[in-house]
Amino acid sequence: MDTSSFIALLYNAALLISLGVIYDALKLESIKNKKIRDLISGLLVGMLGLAVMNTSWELAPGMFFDTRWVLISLCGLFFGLIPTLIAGAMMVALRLHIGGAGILVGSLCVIIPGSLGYIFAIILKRKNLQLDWFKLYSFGMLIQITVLGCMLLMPEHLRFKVIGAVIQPVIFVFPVCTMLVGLILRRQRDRRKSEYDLTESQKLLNREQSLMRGLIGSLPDLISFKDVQGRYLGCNHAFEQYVGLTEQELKGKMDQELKGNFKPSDITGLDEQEIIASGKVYSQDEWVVYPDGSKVLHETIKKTFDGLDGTRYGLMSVSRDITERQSHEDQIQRLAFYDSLTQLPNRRMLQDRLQLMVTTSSRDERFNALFFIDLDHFKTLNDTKGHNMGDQLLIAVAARIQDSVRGEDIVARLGGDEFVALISNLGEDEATAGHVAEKVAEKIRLSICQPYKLSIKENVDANNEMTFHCTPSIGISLFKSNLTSPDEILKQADVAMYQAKAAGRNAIRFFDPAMQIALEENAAILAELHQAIDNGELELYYQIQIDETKGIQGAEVLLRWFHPIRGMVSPLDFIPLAEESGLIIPIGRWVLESACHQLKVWENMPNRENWQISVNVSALQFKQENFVETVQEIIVSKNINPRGLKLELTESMVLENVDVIIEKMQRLNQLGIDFSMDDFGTGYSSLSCLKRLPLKQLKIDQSFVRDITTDPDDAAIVQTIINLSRSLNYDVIAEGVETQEQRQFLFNNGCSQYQGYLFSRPVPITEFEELVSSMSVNFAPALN
Ligand SMILES: Nc1nc2c(ncn2[C@@H]2O[C@H](COP(=O)(O)O[C@H]3[C@@H](O)[C@H](n4cnc5c(=O)[nH]c(N)nc54)O[C@@H]3COP(=O)(O)O)[C@@H](O)[C@H]2O)c(=O)[nH]1
Repeated sequence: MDTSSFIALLYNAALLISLGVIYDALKLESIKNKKIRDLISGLLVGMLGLAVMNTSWELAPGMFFDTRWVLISLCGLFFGLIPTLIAGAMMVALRLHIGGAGILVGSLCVIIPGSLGYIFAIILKRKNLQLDWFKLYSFGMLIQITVLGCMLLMPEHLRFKVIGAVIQPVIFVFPVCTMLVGLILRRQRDRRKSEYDLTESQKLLNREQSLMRGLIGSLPDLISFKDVQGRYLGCNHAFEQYVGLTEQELKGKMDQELKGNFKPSDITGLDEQEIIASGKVYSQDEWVVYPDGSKVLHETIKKTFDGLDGTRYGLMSVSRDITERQSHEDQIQRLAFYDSLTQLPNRRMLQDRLQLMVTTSSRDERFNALFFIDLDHFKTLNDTKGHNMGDQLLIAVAARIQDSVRGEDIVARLGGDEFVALISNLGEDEATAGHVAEKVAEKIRLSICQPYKLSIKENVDANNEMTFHCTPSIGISLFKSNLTSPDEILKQADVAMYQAKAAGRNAIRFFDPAMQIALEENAAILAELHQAIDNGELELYYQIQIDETKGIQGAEVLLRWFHPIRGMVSPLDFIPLAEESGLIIPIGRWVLESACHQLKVWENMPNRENWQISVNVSALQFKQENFVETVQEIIVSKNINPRGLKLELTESMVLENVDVIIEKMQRLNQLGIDFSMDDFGTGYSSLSCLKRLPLKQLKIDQSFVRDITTDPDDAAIVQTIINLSRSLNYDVIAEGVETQEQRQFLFNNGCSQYQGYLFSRPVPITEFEELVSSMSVNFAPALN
């Protein structure tokens, strides 16, 4: 190789190396449009190729040797298809233009290496292989061998001369050259890629940061960040408002420096240092005061935040206003577990506590007591004075029971006038526990018995307050182990309460199994009563009603139940049960139908057309919305004269919803039906109310008649009732007349109508007919 050839090759090598430098300097990677980037890259490589080919070594006429295949193969390897095609086309065009003997080989030495470079790049990409120095060297060697192969296509006389002249640089220098230039290009490519990745990540980071800031900023929660020393690093808008400082003003400050206009958290700096040290998440609910003075319940969560390398950067704090949520939760809790009138725990809460007590007491062997407290005659107060006063009484009673027990005892309201007190830890000895329980119950009883001042809101004319007296009946169940279930304990105390009622009310009783048996008996009676009408076990008895001057007036029908096993069951035993269960509705209808049936019979008999049958109507029956229609329907179906029907109501029935009751009575009155006020004198009816009722008759209760001749008080009451009925223009009848003396007294005082054993007990209709026949049709007065 002569000097000029050597210089030409050096020049070639310099051009090759300049490829990397120029490409890098032009920053072609920054061109976004790939087509333009490929075009420029192709032109750049193409021009370098032309420069390389212009400084070639002429081996023989028309035979040029340079580094074009090194350049184009690297172009294929690094720059892709389009730049390789452009550069390749430019180089081939030049070679064709130069012409000479090496025109074919010179062109192939561009086309084949360029293609191999591109194919090599695809293989590397597909196999995900790194382009290291060895692969580059091997690639260079492959290109050189291919080029030597192409040289075999030269004219025979030149072939070996040329190969012999170039084989040394081709085999030893060019692969190394390919490797070195390739390494430069790879390094630049890798650096560009890292720069690109970095820029992209930076953009992504910026985007995410602004998203996060936007998000955190718009959150209503108070969010702040501190470094590990406790200095604020930043906060959101809500926190700015809370502390009254902008984020910029806050940055670098510590809690102590915040002018005392707020207290960010009950978690002190010391605690925060602990959180930072432990790295644990800290959460607590706390009341905080806002700068405007409002108190807000915060749910605060504090958590450390660390760098990717694990370095602790600081503490972030998120506080959420949960005042409303807490108040809803409290409200739900109150509604679910507390009685809205008295604010005492309700039945559900009591059952929970009782269950807990039963489970714990089984472990510690101590006795507890459950008091079932029921107010005596509460219904009467409610019915006569209205619900408002009833409610006032219940609230006052609740407070008194609560005041009579210890703080750890539980007082609950089950509903209506039923209260329960759960007294715990009464000791391990049953007798002592019983004694203590009785003392507590007595304290409650005495406290409830104290007079109450209830305000009369409805009546503006009257004194605004009324003194009311009330007594309780208290049943006690002692328990200590989970052998007895909560339901059983409640039931036992309930039974004991009934015992207290049975003992005359205003009393305390401990649970007695005998009482429970009686209650179970009642339940059995009720179950059988359901079948009584269908089984034909009910019968009406008739008790004659007589007028001293006018003779027989008719009869009161009184119900009897003939049970196949129990025999005759007294209405006193089954009517209250029927009323409680609602069974009185079908039974009452049956009584009315039977009475009307008998009236029809009497209508067709001589001298009985004016007789009336008095029928007892229970409160529940009369309250039925369709009661008037029911009576009318029976009258029509039995085809009777309604004048024969007299309905007996009690005082307590007419005192509730007076206007509705009067309206109902008037409608029945218009049908021709009369009303008698039963058990008169035992209720609370006021004169003003009584005057408004469309009554035909007052019936003096037998309790006053019984001692009428011996008890001046009863005598006075009876005289007053008779005078009252006269002044109100009502008839008056006395029931329970058993002796001639009673009859005489009544007659002397102006009451000439009677009902009682003196004339007849209630009897079946056949006996009643015999009785009537045995009496004179025009009843002869027996008085002398
Ligand atoms: N809603 C309905 N209630 C009814 C019906 N039938 C009866 N009853 C009510 O049951 C209660 C008890 O009734 P009873 O045992 O029949 O007692 C009545 C009479 O037998 C009794 N009486 C009558 N005269 C005398 C007497 O001279 N001495 C005496 N010791 N007792 C006597 O009094 C009861 C009269 O009841 P009343 O006139 O209704 O107050 C009772 O409350 C009945 O109302 C029914 O069909 N429906």
